[in-house]
Amino acid sequence: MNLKESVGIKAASYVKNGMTIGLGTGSTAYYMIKEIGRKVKEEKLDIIGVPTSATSKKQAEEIGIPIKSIDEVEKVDLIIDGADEISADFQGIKGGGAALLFEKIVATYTDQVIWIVDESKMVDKLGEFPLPVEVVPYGQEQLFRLFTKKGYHPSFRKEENKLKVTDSGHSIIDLHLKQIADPKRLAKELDETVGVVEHGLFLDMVNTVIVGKQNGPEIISSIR
Ligand SMILES: O=C(CO)[C@H](O)[C@H](O)COP(=O)(O)O
Repeated sequence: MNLKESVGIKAASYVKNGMTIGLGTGSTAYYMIKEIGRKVKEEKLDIIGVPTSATSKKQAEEIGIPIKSIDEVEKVDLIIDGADEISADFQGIKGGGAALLFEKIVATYTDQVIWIVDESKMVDKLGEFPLPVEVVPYGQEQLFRLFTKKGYHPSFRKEENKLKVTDSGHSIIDLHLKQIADPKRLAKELDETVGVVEHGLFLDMVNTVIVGKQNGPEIISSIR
């Protein structure tokens, strides 16, 4: 079993009958959704899933997890999601799979947030992983120039040589920052930049991190 699979399966053990569960996106979340699907089928686990992307929605539907959209539920009890980097003080970069907007919206209306990662994602400071910024297509070249002037080394996310289009029809500009000295200051700056829809800094959000290690998953809980 690989590390992503082991944390995906471990995280699914937090899912209890009657819960509404945010279903994250990515290659690690894939294993969590798969395991929840198995439990729904074999153990008659009774839950509602709230997918954070078209990909997770499709997977959940195919394996028989009952789903609702974020607007159809009162709130979400627990979201289990992957992450691209987690710093020593448990701040995160997400959006490597381009689902950051829906992931952040669902996490915002969720009681408990679990991130599942393999140990390579645990870092001292954020920034080695390019920071995804979701932008409105109108004016995106201007934003690109602005980020270049600021020394943020932007690149447009591409897929098969075309600009990547997110589930909500936006583009992604990745900022190659190497190290983010002050994530809160940068988050505020991006929040205030016209044309930016959302960014991949997920700050003060996670409650539990499950880290995949060779000798088994390590659970870091009660983070906040
Ligand atoms: O934020 C995400 C998608 O937008 C993913 O959770 C993140 O990119 C981690 O993905 P993976 O588990 O495939 O490494």
